[in-house]
Amino acid sequence: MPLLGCIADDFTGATDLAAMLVQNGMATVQTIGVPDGEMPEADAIVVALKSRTIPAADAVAQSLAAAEALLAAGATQLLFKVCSTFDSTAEGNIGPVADALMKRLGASIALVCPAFPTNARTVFQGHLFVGDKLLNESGMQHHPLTPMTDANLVRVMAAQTPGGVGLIPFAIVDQGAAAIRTAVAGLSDRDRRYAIVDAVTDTHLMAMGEAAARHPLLVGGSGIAMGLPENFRRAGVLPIRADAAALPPAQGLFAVLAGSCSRATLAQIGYARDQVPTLELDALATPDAAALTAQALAWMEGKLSASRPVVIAASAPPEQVAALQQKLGRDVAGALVEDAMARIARALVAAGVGRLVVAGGETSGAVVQALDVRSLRIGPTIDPGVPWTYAEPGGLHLALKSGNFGGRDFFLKAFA
Ligand SMILES: Nc1ncnc2c1ncn2[C@@H]1O[C@H](COP(=O)(O)OP(=O)(O)O)[C@@H](O)[C@H]1O
Ligand SMILES: O=C(O)[C@@H](O)C(=O)COP(=O)(O)O
Repeated sequence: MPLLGCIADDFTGATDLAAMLVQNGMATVQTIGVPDGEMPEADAIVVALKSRTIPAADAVAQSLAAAEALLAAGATQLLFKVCSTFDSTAEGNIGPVADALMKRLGASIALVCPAFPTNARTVFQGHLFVGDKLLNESGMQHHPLTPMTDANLVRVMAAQTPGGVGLIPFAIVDQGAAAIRTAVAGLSDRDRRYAIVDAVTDTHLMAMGEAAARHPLLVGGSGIAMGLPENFRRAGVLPIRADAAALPPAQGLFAVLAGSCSRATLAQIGYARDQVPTLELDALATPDAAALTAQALAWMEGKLSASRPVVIAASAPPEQVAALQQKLGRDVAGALVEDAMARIARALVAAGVGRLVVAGGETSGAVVQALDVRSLRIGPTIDPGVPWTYAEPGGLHLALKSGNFGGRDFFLKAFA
């Protein structure tokens, strides 16, 4: 019976969260969507949705269905996993989904925090930083689907919900769990339904987790989960788990598929270009998924290996992304590239690829759905937030890399 039930708004985010929970001692399984049959046995279950950029009403319906299944399986607390860069559109979907989950749970207030200091995401005075840059100067202002042009999370969240949004600032968070609890009660008394919580260090995340022990719902990045396993251990319902990150051995050829246009992924492609066979598809010149797939298939002939990866990327810098979007519209452009990546993934697996890295959250969603993956067992972490996973059914080893995660050498390091 799961203690913690999680709903993730994309697939890379789900593996990021699952890795965080495993590292902190909870046996965790990630399911792709709500399972048809029984929920798997685990301390925590992460239901991965592809709901970050779909219409808000669909995101709400899918998230509520996931919540029902998790509650029916016995989950005592829910966590809505959103991006550490708070990726959302003008229509949502963080606010509408959080509102619906709050209503379902009868919750009066929820903590909201995307901070993940290990990956340089910090929140100070309600403002989200990526490294030393405000969110809206971090490259995220150019994101193809969810351009983030405001770093003030109180304002961003308030624009997505009729519920009042308050702030628990650094000065309080730094005093620890009791001070946070008092501040939450104060905000709740003033009819705030969400509290954006500052966090600059893991100590802040641990205090936030402790303060939220009795909260029915939390909303945040994987960092917000860091302190939760300790609550369950303290309550005597979670035994000490030995390392739960062992996977069956991997077999087969190596490949990387990149559909993320984030700065980190562009740098990783630049690094890989000089070291391993790298194909950079040009979706602007060939705006056709079948034709892009045919190009990739012809190129990979004779190049696949089990000693170094090949990299196939559709990723492009902001000007090129904008040009394709102008030609086709934002959603059609994204869907076209995702369709191509999904087809190429199927071809790679058919050609014997057994270890596949996918860069990009939406891209990973498209690939995982195309490969009919139902659940992922979480293995060792490659770089913070990105574990190897074992896909069932099928046994493919998959690493779903959030666009902005990983060092420059990630595409080689993953296979080292
Ligand atoms: N050259 C391109 N032009 C336009 N859109 C693109 C291009 N390459 C990829 N995309 C789209 O950009 C989106 C990137 O989102 P995602 O995969 O979630 O990456 P990230 O993890 O960086 O957010 C996807 O929908 C992908 O299909
Ligand atoms: O929290 C994060 O940053 C990640 O877990 C995540 O959700 C990233 O999404 P993508 O950048 O779209 O992969």
